[in-house]
Amino acid sequence: MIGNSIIKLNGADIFQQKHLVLSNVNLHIDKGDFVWLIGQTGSGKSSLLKVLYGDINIASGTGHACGYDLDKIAPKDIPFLRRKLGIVFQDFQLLTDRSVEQNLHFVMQATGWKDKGLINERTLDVLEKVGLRSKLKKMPHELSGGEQQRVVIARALLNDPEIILADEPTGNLDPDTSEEIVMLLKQISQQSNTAVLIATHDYHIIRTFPSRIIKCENGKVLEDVQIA
Ligand SMILES: Nc1ncnc2c1ncn2[C@@H]1O[C@H](COP(=O)(O)OP(=O)(O)OP(=O)(O)O)[C@@H](O)[C@H]1O
Repeated sequence: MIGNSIIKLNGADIFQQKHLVLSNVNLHIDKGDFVWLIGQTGSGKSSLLKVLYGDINIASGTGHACGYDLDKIAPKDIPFLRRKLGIVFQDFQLLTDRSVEQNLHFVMQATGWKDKGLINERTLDVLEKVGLRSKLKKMPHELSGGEQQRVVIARALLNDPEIILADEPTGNLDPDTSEEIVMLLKQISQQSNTAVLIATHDYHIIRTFPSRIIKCENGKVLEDVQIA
């Protein structure tokens, strides 16, 4: 990380296969920033997020995320980059045959946590942050959609990420629950100084939580746009 900078792209070209999706992308996100990412279907929001979590490479230009060089990152380093990112998607992607606790432990074991006491402590800690400490032993199907999304956020917090990347995190939720989820992400950004980048089509929620907006449009990323 350079100073407060968590994400920095300079002149980055982003391809999906042979198709240039976004060109000459310049983007910076600092510690604790709360940023909306908008743009029509197919404009490149998910592609941009994929670059940030090392799923696709940038073809030219430079990029840094959480101290890693995105233009030169070695495949063996990608799991380490991902530990510094909390990833939250629209479809909750919890393991449906495991309890809340087991879902969290699964990720911790996969990311190198060994000490049982610390694992249990951290599990309760992140569930407390999302208001679900009492749901430790529940199975995903015993939770509402909003609660499942909170578990996903808890899971994203396990390794104390520098930034949370959320792709349509409220896409499957009703308006009130959507507001609760965004409120939670906002609190996390304020209390833990974790940056948050949320891709959404939901302008209502953006108006409810006004913040910086970046937009994918016509193959470019526009920084600091306004919505009507
Ligand atoms: N795996 C892929 N292979 C080839 N092209 C792809 C692939 N994934 C996406 N694309 C193309 O890249 C462009 C950008 O897609 P992307 O998913 O980034 O858009 P988006 O803004 O996230 O859309 P949405 O809001 O619908 O999720 C689209 O033209 C899409 O068809």
